[in-house]
Amino acid sequence: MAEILKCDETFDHTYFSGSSCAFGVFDGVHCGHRYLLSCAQQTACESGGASIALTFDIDPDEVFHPERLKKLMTNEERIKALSESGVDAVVVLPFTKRFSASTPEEFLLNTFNGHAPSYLHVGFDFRFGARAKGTVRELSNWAEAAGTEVCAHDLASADGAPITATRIRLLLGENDIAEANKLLGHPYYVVGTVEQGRGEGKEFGFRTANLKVPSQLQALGAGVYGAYAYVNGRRYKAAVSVGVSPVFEDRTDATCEAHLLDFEGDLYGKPIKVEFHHFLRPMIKFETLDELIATVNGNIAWVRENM
Ligand SMILES: Cc1cc2nc3c(=O)[nH]c(=O)nc-3n(C[C@H](O)[C@H](O)[C@H](O)COP(=O)(O)O)c2cc1C
Ligand SMILES: Nc1ncnc2c1ncn2[C@@H]1O[C@H](COP(=O)(O)OP(=O)(O)OP(=O)(O)O)[C@@H](O)[C@H]1O
Repeated sequence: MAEILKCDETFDHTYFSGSSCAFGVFDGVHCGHRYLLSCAQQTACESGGASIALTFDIDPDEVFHPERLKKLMTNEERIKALSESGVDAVVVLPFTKRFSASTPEEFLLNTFNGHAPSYLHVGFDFRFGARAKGTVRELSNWAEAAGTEVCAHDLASADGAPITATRIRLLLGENDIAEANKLLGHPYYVVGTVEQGRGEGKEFGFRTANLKVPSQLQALGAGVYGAYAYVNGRRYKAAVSVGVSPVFEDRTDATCEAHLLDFEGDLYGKPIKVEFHHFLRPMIKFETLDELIATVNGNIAWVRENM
């Protein structure tokens, strides 16, 4: 696992000298991001410097577009995934208001502080600095004097289109978990603490662990999914409903209800990770409880047999 270094007052900027940096937010740490990170590893290997994932502590959209944010990961998960991607270090820039208001030139000056990397890898459409005014052109102007080689890459593609976090968010919103997982290169998941539900699931014959997913992480469209749930390091098959149950419309907050197969015990207050694999069906507004119970039992049986 790579070192995680915060680029604050205590950070030694000489760390950048001779390095190969891949620069971006990297929400999802998807296959396109992994391609860019592997390019940084490649030039680091050739030049003998360190390979670095250079990123921000928070997603800048949390500051600029909080209302439409549907992140693929929390910031902590994103930084951890970057640290496990094969690079030598993750350098985390604090995304303060002041920092974000700086011009592209100020941004580069403050970030590298006179110790520019040997290679800087970005996608050709990469933008940075105040109002995202900095492009590969500004980077290249700065890089010449700084002695950095800017490597602006074509975006890695799948099925004829670039792999981007935006594309993956759209797929998730349309319930296409299989395609989203393919582009992510890993299963989409959410992590949360189990909260008290209404306890009705027990009466219906299937207990459910209710997870509250913050709205900014609700990228997955409403529906029923085949999933794996991880509790205390153990994996369980799970049938999971995402979204508000239309039968119980007064409940507006439950965003993820997981029935773990063959699990006995109390989950309240425990952290669980739910990894989504198959879309089974949309949410249904059932006329009767019997219909709801029969359909959910059918979903549970499918998960038991097919996962
Ligand atoms: C696999 C699964 C599928 C579900 N599908 C639906 C559905 O289509 N429509 C609906 O209104 N509720 C659906 N539910 C929600 C149940 O109605 C809910 O789990 C039940 O009310 C128990 O809630 P409680 O745990 O808060 O007591 C589903 C739940 C699970 C676990
Ligand atoms: N498919 C890809 N192939 C190569 N590089 C990529 C790809 N997608 C993004 N990048 C680059 O990776 C870095 C991080 O990108 P960024 O976090 O903006 O990801 P993104 O997937 O394009 O997100 P969004 O869709 O939200 O804009 C940037 O330098 C970006 O240009």
